[in-house]
Amino acid sequence: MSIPDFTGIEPESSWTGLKSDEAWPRQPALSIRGLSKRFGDLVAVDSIDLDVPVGSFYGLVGPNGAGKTTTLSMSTGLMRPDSGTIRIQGVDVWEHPLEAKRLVGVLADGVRLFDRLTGEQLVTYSGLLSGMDRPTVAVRVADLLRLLDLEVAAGTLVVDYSAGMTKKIALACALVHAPRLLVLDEPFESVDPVSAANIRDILAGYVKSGGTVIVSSHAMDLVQRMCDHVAVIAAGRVLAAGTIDEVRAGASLEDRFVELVGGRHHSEGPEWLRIS
Ligand SMILES: Nc1ncnc2c1ncn2[C@@H]1O[C@H](COP(=O)(O)OP(=O)(O)OP(=O)(O)O)[C@@H](O)[C@H]1O
Repeated sequence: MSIPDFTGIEPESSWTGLKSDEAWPRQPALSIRGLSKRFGDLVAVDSIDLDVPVGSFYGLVGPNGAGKTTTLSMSTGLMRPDSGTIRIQGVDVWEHPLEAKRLVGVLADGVRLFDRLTGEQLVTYSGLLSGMDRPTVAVRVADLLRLLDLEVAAGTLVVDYSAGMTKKIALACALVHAPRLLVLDEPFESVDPVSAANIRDILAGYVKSGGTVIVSSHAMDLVQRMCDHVAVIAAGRVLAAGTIDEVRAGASLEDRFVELVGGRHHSEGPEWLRIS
């Protein structure tokens, strides 16, 4: 599939007025230091350090409740950390939130969309909010609806979308301003296999052009095939991080994950669940 212009990285930001070198010096796409978050007595994120290189396709994996969504929410300015710093291409997310948010496209898990708009209106609204002119937004919206197989549903209210369609329209909103960094929390959940393959192509083209993707997922084989880097998080801490080959150390990522995280029960289930 050919990747349209909206995924291309502009050499100069017309709306920040900064030349590329000034706007995006060679720093990690995302740099996290000492990041922590508590909910009451629960330490959800426990002093995490992580660097995501520019141009990487970075997987974030971990068991349920590991702290992935909390980490990504704090990293994209959606949730205030208790402590720690987060920089997107050198811009401190919590000191300069507007500047940082221009650099990032976010597909958040469980965040409500303006679902009384149609899909087309919602993506258009996202594009206009990021400061693009109407004709540019219109071209990008048409491209995204076509690429994500949402053309037929373009005029349907988002509240009437299926789970997978909602995921795809939220992804379109994250992509429309061609951000430098894409942070996608479980982007393939509920998405059909054909659409998932199309999305993977779009993301691969985006990374090839210099963009950076961070994706949280429970699908180990997908992360192993799709990503070039991975971090394994459990109980709010980073257990391993690096290139896929470094982290899996000769094993499959899934086996390495189980080894690092533990928790396999090796049980065939309770007696009362046996039918005969
Ligand atoms: N708003 C909140 N209030 C209280 N506890 C929370 C809140 N958000 C998350 N938690 C808790 O923080 C921990 C980390 O949750 P988080 O959603 O970050 O995990 P996760 O790795 O994304 O999990 P999953 O893979 O199941 O989506 C969990 O124990 C969760 O119950």
